[in-house]
Amino acid sequence: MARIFRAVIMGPPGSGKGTISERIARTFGLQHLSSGDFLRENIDARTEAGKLAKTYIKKGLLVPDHVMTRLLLPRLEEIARHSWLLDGFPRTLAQAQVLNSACDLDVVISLNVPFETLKERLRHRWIHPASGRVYNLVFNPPRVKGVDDITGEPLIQHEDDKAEALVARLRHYKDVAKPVIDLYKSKGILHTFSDTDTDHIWPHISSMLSVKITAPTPSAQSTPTH
Ligand SMILES: Nc1ncnc2c1ncn2[C@@H]1O[C@H](COP(=O)(O)OP(=O)(O)OP(=O)(O)O)[C@@H](O)[C@H]1O
Ligand SMILES: Nc1nc2c(ncn2[C@@H]2O[C@H](COP(=O)(O)OP(=O)(O)O)[C@@H](O)[C@H]2O)c(=O)[nH]1
Repeated sequence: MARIFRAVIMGPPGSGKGTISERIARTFGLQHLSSGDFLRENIDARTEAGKLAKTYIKKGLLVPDHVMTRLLLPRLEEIARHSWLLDGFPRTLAQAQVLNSACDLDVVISLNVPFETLKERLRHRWIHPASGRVYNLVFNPPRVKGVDDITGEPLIQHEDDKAEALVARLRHYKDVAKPVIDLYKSKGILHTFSDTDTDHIWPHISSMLSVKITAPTPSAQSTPTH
């Protein structure tokens, strides 16, 4: 039986987490769980956690750790028999610690993209709010300007994707993510990829995952063969 593989992808806003997650899910069959999309589903379904989360997101704040973990951990249990990739969670050290006590991660991918590139990308980011599909007017434009390829519904731009808000968002990301990155570094599972282009980063991520996903489990490796 194929073993279960668990991965996390981290990176500042606009670093390509959504774009790369989609490629990983398609190439390696991992289930992609985006915290932002999952929150939006809960908001749309008017669940208790969704209603609570909305009050924070509206103000541009992070959703409190206990709300996030209460929401995400049961979802991870539901897909426990499947290999998965988490995008957007954990975001804080407290979330990482809770995740740590729930499961062992195989790999953490950290995307390192220069600030000027992030700014430029987010300026051109358009979203289909219902599905979370992401477009970029330069990199992957919709077939018809301003509308989603699949549903034909209008695309929107996030308020906080505007350049003025981005400096603060990025600084906040760095402060909050640093201890999480340090934790994964100390566990020896952090893989950092630095470039200005997703298409340059992707082959490196793809070959790293090809090796890791087909590798025997650490316990199997240490089992004597004779
Ligand atoms: N792990 C998390 N912890 C706390 N809040 C979260 C978490 N994940 C998502 N959120 C909340 O949901 C909102 C939307 O998340 P989402 O990841 O879609 O977009 P984002 O924060 O703009 O980042 P990015 O541009 O990197 O995708 C966030 O701004 C935040 O308020
Ligand atoms: N120009 C350019 N845009 C990209 C590249 N990779 C992703 N994008 C776009 O940049 C924006 C941010 O990417 P996204 O995957 O949403 O990043 P996330 O915020 O980390 O999830 C989106 O509009 C993407 O389509 C790239 O290599 N070059």
